[in-house]
Amino acid sequence: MNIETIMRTSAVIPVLVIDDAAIARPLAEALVAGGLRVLEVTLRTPAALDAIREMKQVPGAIVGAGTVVSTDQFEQVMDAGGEFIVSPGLTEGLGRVIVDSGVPFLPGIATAGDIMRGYDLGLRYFKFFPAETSGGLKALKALAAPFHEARFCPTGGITEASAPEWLAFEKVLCVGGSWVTPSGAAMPDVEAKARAAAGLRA
Ligand SMILES: O=C(O)C(=O)C[C@H](O)[C@H](O)COP(=O)(O)O
Repeated sequence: MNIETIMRTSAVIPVLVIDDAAIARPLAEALVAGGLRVLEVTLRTPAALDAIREMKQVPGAIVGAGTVVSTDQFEQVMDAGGEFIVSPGLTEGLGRVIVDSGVPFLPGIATAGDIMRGYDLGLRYFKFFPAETSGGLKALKALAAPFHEARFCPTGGITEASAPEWLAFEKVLCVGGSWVTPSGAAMPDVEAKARAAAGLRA
């Protein structure tokens, strides 16, 4: 599976911060049942790698890691069975290691220089991060104009209310966000939010 296929799988990639690996499997089941199959587990918590292992057991789930900022973390995610990598930014060193591995990679960009660094590495798919505070949709449209092959997953500050506007831009293949899994939400609520999110792209 390549990163374009992953980005086109669902309109929304839920960005997950998991404190307890015991909830990972039921959470993934709720998200997949609601129609969101692509799951980004951020490496922000000690439970994240175990959460990836748990979520991989759920049929239909495509489980990757977010917040990957070092080659050590990349290797840990590979050991845990992660299927794609999301980073908040793009460095040549880490980018080269991931590109050479062939693992689907979605690095963060916020400037033309970032995108050019990605082009140098052969990348064409990027996370626009942090989307709202980097100037929002207006900024992304201006930034995307010189890079006709680039496609994006805006993330950061996007809500259920603002997502449709982002998704209407043809260079946006999906959006990322944490709104689908508010902390403490019951699983039926997560499933309902996932279903609403999955239906955002016409
Ligand atoms: O951890 C990372 O690597 C990140 O990239 C951060 C997340 O993408 C944002 O935290 C999205 O969160 P919301 O703005 O709450 O939707």
